[in-house]
Amino acid sequence: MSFVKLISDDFVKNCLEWKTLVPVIEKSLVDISIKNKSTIQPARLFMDIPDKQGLFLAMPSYSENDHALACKLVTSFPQNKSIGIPSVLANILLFDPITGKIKAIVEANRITAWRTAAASAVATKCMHKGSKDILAILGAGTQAESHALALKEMFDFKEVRIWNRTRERAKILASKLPFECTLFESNEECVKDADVICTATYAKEPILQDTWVKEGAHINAIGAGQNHHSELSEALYRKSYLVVDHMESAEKELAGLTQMGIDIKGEIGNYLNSSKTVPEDVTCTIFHNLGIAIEDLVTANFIYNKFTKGQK
Ligand SMILES: NC(=O)C1=CN([C@@H]2O[C@H](COP(=O)(O)OP(=O)(O)OC[C@H]3O[C@@H](n4cnc5c(N)ncnc54)[C@H](OP(=O)(O)O)[C@@H]3O)[C@@H](O)[C@H]2O)C=CC1
Ligand SMILES: O=C(O)C1=NCCCC1
Repeated sequence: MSFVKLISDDFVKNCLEWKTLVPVIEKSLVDISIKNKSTIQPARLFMDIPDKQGLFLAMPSYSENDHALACKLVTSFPQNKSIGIPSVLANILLFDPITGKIKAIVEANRITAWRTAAASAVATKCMHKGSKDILAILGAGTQAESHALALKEMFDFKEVRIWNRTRERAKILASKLPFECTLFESNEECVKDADVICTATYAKEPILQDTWVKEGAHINAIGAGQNHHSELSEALYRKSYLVVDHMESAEKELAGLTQMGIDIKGEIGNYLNSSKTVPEDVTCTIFHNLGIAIEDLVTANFIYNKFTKGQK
């Protein structure tokens, strides 16, 4: 008799390191941009739970190259933080791609935090050719932490700045990070002269205005409340060169932007494999990091292989 393997976040913790994860995520972003049947990822199911401001997402994907079939089920309940539970809770179900039989459930809170930050790191490397001295993070939750860690590790910023709505939480994040950070009272001051900015909040109104951002800066927009494009001002979108992780998902989840006439230039995978290039004269670049299923599949598959190897 065979049982479904349960792989805990603690096991995941011991497997993940940026230098191995980042290339795995980079490859998955390229694979998904090549539209053929060997990698399949439909736009995800995105269900609002209105009275709780919650979300329930189902994210299936298939990769022939990785010999993997997966579905992440993830919820996002911003009020959880007040009762000491993470806002974003995720599990990835892995299936045998030949028979469809379930083989593992991988706890994926950490995977979600890390694969998202790895994608932002990959996009930053690809889209931003300028200096990388100052990193500004808006937000101080789980995603803010993983983004600070990944981007500092990848680019060795001289200064890492944090602004958060609740300063106390920014202090807590700064005390957890293994490098010095500068805390800011004002989001405007925090992003001034920053080379790279990450927005990782549930803000429903813009927390980043076009006039605050220096020319040539790169922005990773991560926040995904019930409206995905609420962290950045409309004017900032209008003056920037906007790239996403997955066009089909963006057509649904960023419909508000396209309805305003804001053009999405392409998928990051197109730029990673040089089938497209970011023009040199752009004012700012934005990577809209929606978060995609194929990133979860490759990460969970990587963890699963380590887990089963350890059992032999
Ligand atoms: N793109 C992707 O793949 C993923 C995106 N996400 C999204 O990233 C965002 C952060 O998630 P996560 O870090 O896990 O969540 P956390 O709950 O850990 O952190 C939430 C952060 O958002 C801030 N915040 C909440 N409401 C507001 C507001 N109205 N204005 C300004 N700041 C606010 C909080 O500040 P305070 O401390 O003051 O409460 C805190 O800094 C969410 O939108 C989530 O949906 C998450 C996972 C994957
Ligand atoms: O990709 C994910 O995982 C998520 N995306 C947006 C909302 C929370 C989880």
